[in-house]
Amino acid sequence: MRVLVVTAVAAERDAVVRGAAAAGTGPAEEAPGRVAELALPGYVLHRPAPAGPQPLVIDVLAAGVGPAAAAAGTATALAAAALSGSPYDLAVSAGIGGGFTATATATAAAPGRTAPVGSVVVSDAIVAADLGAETPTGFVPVTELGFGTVEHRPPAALVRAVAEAAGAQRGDVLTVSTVTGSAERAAALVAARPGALAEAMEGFGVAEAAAAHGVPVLEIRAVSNPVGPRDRAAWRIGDALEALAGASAALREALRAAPAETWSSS
Ligand SMILES: O=C(O)c1cccc(C(=O)CC[C@H]2O[C@@H](n3cnc4c(=O)[nH]cnc43)[C@H](O)[C@@H]2O)c1
Repeated sequence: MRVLVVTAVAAERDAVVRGAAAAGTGPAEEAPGRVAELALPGYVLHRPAPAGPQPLVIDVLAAGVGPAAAAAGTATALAAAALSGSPYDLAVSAGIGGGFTATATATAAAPGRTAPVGSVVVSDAIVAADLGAETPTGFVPVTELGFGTVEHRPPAALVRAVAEAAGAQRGDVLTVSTVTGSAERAAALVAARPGALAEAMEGFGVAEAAAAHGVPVLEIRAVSNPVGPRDRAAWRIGDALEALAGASAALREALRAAPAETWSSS
């Protein structure tokens, strides 16, 4: 199986590589730290040594911050792989993100479901939360304007397997182009999408590129900060990167235990 993991920045990529290389038993553990760097036009893929009897190749790409950068990098890697005759079986958007807190979810259908700093969320749905138009009566998503899509759904069986392996919650992960900076905006996002547990800036870009290539998609977010009023002192980026490495090890184990045939149609 061949998996493309797309992060925004190098620190996230390195955490994913560290986790993916450390999982399970096999050649990667016999040669820890062996990471190949593969050049693509405009990008570099990092590939920890494949391990196990049925090789699982995990390529990790730091494509930049925001949905457009994520889509460009993902599309480039997916196209290069397809043209080389070894297409990817799965694309994963992975990184740190904001977690919705009790304040934001107080008005939600399932109040109390929150994503604390240091926890991990695996996406039930990858949602473009601000793709649409402001109107006198409020925000209208592009789908209601007659365009495109605002949501991609990962295979449910894969979501369950990865969340269980990672000790993560399952929930909707919102993609925003502007980091939320107020309690009011956080509450509005959860009111519009009651299943939301986390927000970040790349998932929908990865998902759009994956959909164009007919490749299943997943998003994994390790929570570095609460979504809401800006408070840089509350960020725990180091803790979130450690959680991301742990989730990447779990991803690798889950994929070894559940090959694509078991989840690709779920
Ligand atoms: O300046 C701020 O107040 C601020 C607050 C949170 C995050 C940022 C970033 O610029 C990080 C962007 C980067 O990290 C992901 N990320 C992490 N936390 C969040 C968040 O709460 N909302 C959206 N994105 C977040 C994101 O995917 C980017 O890759 C600045």
